[in-house]
Amino acid sequence: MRIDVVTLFPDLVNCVSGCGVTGRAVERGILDLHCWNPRDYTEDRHRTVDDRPYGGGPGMVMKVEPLRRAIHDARQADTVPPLVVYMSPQGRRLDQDAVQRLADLPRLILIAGRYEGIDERLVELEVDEEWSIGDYVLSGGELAAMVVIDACARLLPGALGDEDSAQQDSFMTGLLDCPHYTRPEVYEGRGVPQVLLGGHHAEIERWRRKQALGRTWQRRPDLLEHRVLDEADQRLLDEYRRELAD
Ligand SMILES: Cc1cccc(C(=O)NCC2(NC(=O)c3cccc4nocc34)CCCC2)c1
Repeated sequence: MRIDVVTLFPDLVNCVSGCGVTGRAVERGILDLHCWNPRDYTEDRHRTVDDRPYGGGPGMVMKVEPLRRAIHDARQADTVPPLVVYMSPQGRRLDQDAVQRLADLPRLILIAGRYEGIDERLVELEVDEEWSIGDYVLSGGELAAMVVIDACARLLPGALGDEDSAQQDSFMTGLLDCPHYTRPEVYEGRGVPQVLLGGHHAEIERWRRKQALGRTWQRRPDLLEHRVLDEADQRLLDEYRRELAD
């Protein structure tokens, strides 16, 4: 998969290719990552990428032309046609299903805004979709782009070794994760649930599923709203709720 990022801070975005799953994906050639800086596409002495907003008001707006030229070069860098995504607070909320869809594409161009945002004509002329990572104020779209890069990279074939794929599987079920424990067995008087020490795999799987269902019901009931639990899961959740009541 190829991802091109249009950003004023390529050094920030390129950090993903330096470590972890994303770093390995780039190293293995599973993910091809390139950054394009609009500042390299300015023609004035001051390399101006922003200007004052029409209508007045605080802050600055990213100019169309430098962005447009950067996107043009990004598009031309590969023959594969890209989906152009503007990471934006006005975008649809990213979730695992959306990430899976993006990760299945051969190519993405991600645009990261700065200042108060980008000139709307750029969105009209170049952007296919707008996506948001959440409802809070950020200084730029780069961290959002890096979230997309990380979440997509994990889904690319060969990116995860067996040791990493467990977490993937748990969230792929649309549930929250179960609690995790490792040595020491007792820490400040707090032990580990006995079932995890017994080595009885079926019992351990049952306990983990029950915890995932129970925690999802308690903390994120919205994730269960559109979900019909099968009989086994319903029974586990009932058991979890009964144990809470005890
Ligand atoms: C709730 C709200 C309302 C109004 C503005 C902002 C805000 O944060 N504006 C600043 C910018 N925010 C983002 O880019 C951004 C922010 C959050 C999630 C995102 N997912 O993708 C990109 C995202 C836009 C231009 C420069 C950064 C946030």
